[in-house]
Amino acid sequence: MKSAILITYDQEDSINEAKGLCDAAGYEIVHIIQQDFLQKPKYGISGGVLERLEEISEKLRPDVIIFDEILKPSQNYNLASVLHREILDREGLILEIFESRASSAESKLQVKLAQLRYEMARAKEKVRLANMGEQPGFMGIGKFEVDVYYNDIKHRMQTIRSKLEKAGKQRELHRQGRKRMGFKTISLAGYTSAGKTTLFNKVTGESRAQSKELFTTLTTTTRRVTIDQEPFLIADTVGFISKLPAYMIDAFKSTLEELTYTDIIILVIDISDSVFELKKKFSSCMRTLSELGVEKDKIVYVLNKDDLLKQDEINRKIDILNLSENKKLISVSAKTGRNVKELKELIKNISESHNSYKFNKNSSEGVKDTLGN
Ligand SMILES: Nc1nc2c(ncn2[C@@H]2O[C@H](COP(=O)(O)OP(=O)(O)OP(=O)(O)O)[C@@H](O)[C@H]2O)c(=O)[nH]1
Ligand SMILES: [Mg+2]
Repeated sequence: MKSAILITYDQEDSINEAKGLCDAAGYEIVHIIQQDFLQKPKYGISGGVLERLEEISEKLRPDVIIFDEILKPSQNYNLASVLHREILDREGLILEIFESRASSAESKLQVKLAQLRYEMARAKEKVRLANMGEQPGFMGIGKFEVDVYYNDIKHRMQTIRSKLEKAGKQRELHRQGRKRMGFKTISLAGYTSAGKTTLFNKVTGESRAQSKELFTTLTTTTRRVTIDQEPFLIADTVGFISKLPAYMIDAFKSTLEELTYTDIIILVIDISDSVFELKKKFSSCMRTLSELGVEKDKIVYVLNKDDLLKQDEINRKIDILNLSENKKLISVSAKTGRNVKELKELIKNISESHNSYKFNKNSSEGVKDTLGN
């Protein structure tokens, strides 16, 4: 196992999440430095903290230093030149996890695209620095090589994009096929580790990998499930995380795109999280869904892991999330199966109300709806 010094925020949830990410990427943390603020211009941290870090790093000799914030390429370079270690920022870390998890051809392409974008941002900075003549041979490359490198990245990204486009078209065909067959579709969405796969397994009788580690699922799986004789297709998706840069969401778009076409979205929320985490993750999920263009009234809020809490605590958290008036809300335990049957009934009812809703609408509006999407 590779070793790491972790620099993160001075808040319990940030520490836990950062630890989870390090764990998922296979790093053993040998020391943690906590700071209120990690966005100082030159190094992200202050000069004093850098000195301390230098000492600790000399002593512990970790393989990498993990910086739980997004670093500018110049900050990364500055840190690396003082510390003489590889510096991995939050984006780089998430990319490593994605790379190790990607199993399908499509998710591998998506990860590759995200990695190239990450490199691209850095290449731009290299070009800028080389042009300014400020740092000739920045990171060992001259201006000409930087241009070649930059164009090469661009070219590789184009190739991957066109492959992903093909995969997207394939998905589109599948989607149309399902529609023709009259299947309603359900997608599970939510923050990483909320329990989407566990719930998916419970509902479908599958045994897909579920674990404490973050980002267990990277590829969307779809299964057929019959609820009260009506066939549905249910899809498990990649988890969300906060501070995931837009381009990463973009790279996974064709997977997440399923969410915009789906009839019902089950937003899985880990209700056992602390209030602070709960609020942060919930707003991060809602933001991502809205960025993807998901209609709010398609969302069913599923409060998972209710086996870990008492009812009044659950009610309190429902209030905090402003969901007490929401009728599309249910608390379940994917682990014990509590309320899973009721969840299925809720889905069935919602689906039926959608049917009657469509039936009641006149046809011209129906056409407008399809074009609008
Ligand atoms: N106590 C309890 N634990 C649960 C429940 N549902 C899931 N878990 C646990 O939560 C962890 C994460 O579950 P997953 O199903 O892998 O989560 P996920 O949302 O699919 O995560 P990613 O694929 O990483 O996005 C696992 O350790 C599960 O055993 C539940 O209802 N109760
Ligand atoms: Mg999963």
